[in-house]
Amino acid sequence: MLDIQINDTTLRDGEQAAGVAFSIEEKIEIAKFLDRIGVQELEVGIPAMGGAETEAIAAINNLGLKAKLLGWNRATISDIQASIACGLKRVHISVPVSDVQIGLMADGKRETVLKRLQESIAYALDRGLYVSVGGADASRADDYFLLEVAASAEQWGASRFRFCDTVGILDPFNTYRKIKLLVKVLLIPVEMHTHNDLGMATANALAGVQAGARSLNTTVNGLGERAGNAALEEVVMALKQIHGIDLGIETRCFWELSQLVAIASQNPVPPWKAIVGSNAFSHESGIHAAGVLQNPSSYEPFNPDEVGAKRHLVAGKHSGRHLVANLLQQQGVDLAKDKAQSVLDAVRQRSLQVKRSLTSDELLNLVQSGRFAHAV
Ligand SMILES: CC(=O)SCCNC(=O)CCNC(=O)[C@H](O)C(C)(C)COP(=O)(O)OP(=O)(O)OC[C@H]1O[C@@H](n2cnc3c(N)ncnc32)[C@H](O)[C@@H]1OP(=O)(O)O
Ligand SMILES: O=C(O)CCC(=O)C(=O)O
Repeated sequence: MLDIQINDTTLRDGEQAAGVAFSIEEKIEIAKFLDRIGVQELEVGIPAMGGAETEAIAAINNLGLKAKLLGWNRATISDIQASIACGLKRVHISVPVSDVQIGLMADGKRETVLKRLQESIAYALDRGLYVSVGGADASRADDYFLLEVAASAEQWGASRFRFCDTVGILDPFNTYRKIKLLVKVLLIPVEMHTHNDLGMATANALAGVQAGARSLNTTVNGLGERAGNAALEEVVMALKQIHGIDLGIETRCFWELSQLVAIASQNPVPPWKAIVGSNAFSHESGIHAAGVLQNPSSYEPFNPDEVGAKRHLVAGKHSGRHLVANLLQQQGVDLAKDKAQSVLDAVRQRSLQVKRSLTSDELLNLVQSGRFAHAV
């Protein structure tokens, strides 16, 4: 098996989503859940924020979790001191690497970036910390400067380099090319941090793996800045389904985990969300449902059990006779063959009126009130 791991950042980049503020208890509960299902590393927050954030990080650090815990830092000594004060043994140090960000955060000087990075890595290493370095906005950086930062970080003692597609502008093809270059130059592992602004976060994370990246920064439900990050559940299931790579994470808990984060973040999961959306294993259309009734694999990529989800068959505007008959049969009603089309017409009409699929009670009432069927 390839040595690939997840470094989940729900508690850092996930919480940076506008409007999200986890309580200390919620942060602890999410950290425990991620640890319990076997996520190997957690980016638990930003110690430099102080207050409740440091309290939560210190509390998570005291839980004695199996997962490695990482704090996010700017390239400043005071940020690293804040991480140490939380008891963390691993620090992630971020530096801007694109000219647009260097202009805003480092006086427009690449030398300033390198100088701050060298000083903060040295400070952290002197205190016995594991150091990961992040190239913020790496996807828009000059390729040569990016390589210089990454190679310097390695030379100065960093143990991993994070490639950030900070504003989510890459596609899998150029991601692959950029990561291949980095992997060629570095001995330390490369981590992918991909944003979903163009809907490519998961695909780009996987392209990174193809090119040799060995760590993946994800968030539950894809929560995160703007359009979010690569979703933990998508990355893990895609690696498993497409590449046969099992990261040893208990995927049967994904649905429950997704609900936990949806509630804590007050960001409901869209029904169409891959893996954990309520429609991810729902079938209403006649042809699909008829297929699934005979063989679920006809219209499902894998069994919903694998991610702790349930299959739902519902009657609605697009349903057909096989599905409606099956749903009624489950309620003890045998649909007469010569009435099937009229029932279907009634289902469509009702579904159009209520603009959704029908509940099983609604379906039953419709049939019974219309005398389309007789009980078995
Ligand atoms: C791409 C990312 O996701 S990066 C992570 C972003 N996350 C967050 O911003 C959430 C947490 N942030 C915070 O709580 C606050 O912004 C703090 C505590 C970090 C800093 O707060 P403030 O001191 O009020 O500064 P503010 O947020 O307005 O500005 C950021 C400062 O950090 C500096 N900075 C930003 N990135 C870096 C870096 N990688 N290395 C060094 N300095 C940096 C900026 O230049 C600016 O410095 P200035 O005050 O000298 O102009
Ligand atoms: O870790 C870093 O360097 C920056 C991470 C980040 O959140 C981003 O670039 O989007």
